[in-house]
Amino acid sequence: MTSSKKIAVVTGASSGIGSVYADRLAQRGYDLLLVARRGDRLQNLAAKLEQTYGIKAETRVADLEKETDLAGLEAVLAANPAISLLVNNAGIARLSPVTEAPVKDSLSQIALNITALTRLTHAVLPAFKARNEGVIINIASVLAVHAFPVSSVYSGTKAFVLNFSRGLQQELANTGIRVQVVLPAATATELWDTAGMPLTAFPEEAVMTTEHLVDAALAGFDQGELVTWPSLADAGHWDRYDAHRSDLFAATQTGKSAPRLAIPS
Ligand SMILES: NC(=O)C1=CN([C@@H]2O[C@H](COP(=O)(O)OP(=O)(O)OC[C@H]3O[C@@H](n4cnc5c(N)ncnc54)[C@H](OP(=O)(O)O)[C@@H]3O)[C@@H](O)[C@H]2O)C=CC1
Ligand SMILES: CC(=O)[C@H](N)C(=O)O
Repeated sequence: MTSSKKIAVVTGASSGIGSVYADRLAQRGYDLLLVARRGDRLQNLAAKLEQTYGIKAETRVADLEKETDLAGLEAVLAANPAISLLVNNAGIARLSPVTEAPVKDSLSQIALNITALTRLTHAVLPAFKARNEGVIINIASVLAVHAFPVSSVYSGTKAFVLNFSRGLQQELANTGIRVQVVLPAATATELWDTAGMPLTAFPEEAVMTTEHLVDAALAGFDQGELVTWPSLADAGHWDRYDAHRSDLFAATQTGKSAPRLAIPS
């Protein structure tokens, strides 16, 4: 893709949250590289966004669980200096007790939610560092900090996204590269068609629309938030949680057994 403008890459742009990110980033003037498996959907969206916003949108069909497709996309991201923003959005949920789920479901979630996100981040970072500029938006989930009996693996993958992003933010703190992690609660998307539990399991008032979700996440980005909880009214919840987490970590640095665990002599 040749472009005089900045290019935003959105993985999982063929539906749900990713398709709204594509729309909003096009509205902000970015050219786009849209990635997913369903090429027809990507092409329809690209054509619509080109017409609506006068930007250039290319598509790339890729199954990010597959080595050849992932390696191909890594090469594209590493080679194109116009790429300045990556939304690591593609993800799946397979909500089921581990004892009842085939191991391939666990591995699929790990491959897409963790491995692909990590590799694509590695792919863009050298050029971002060389230019001292770039944006990475990682889509985690409120389940990054909460596990249900059916979400062991999914919650684990999203906890990875949160901690990976938090570490990167510290690593890149003195650079021009920004990493935002977004933690959506239940959002009305096709994810629920294959998640193993229906969206109707949530009370209607607990479910966000994709438009509200992405607009709130981008408002958080514009306000300089590094960790954005789009549905959380009181941001102080996160500040208190994070301060407590930090205190907990510091309190573990004692070098000796906790008195309650000490073996009586
Ligand atoms: N919906 C919700 O309640 C919440 C969602 N999230 C997260 O939001 C992100 C987006 O999900 P959401 O919009 O809800 O779900 P959707 O199912 O609507 O979108 C998922 C996107 O990922 C793509 N995708 C799935 N598998 C692959 C694959 N193997 N290779 C490449 N692309 C793939 C899909 O496209 P295609 O099938 O064409 O490949 C689709 O574009 C995910 O990371 C999810 O975990 C977080 C919290 C809540
Ligand atoms: C699937 C999700 O990540 C969602 N945040 C949920 O609340 O279940």
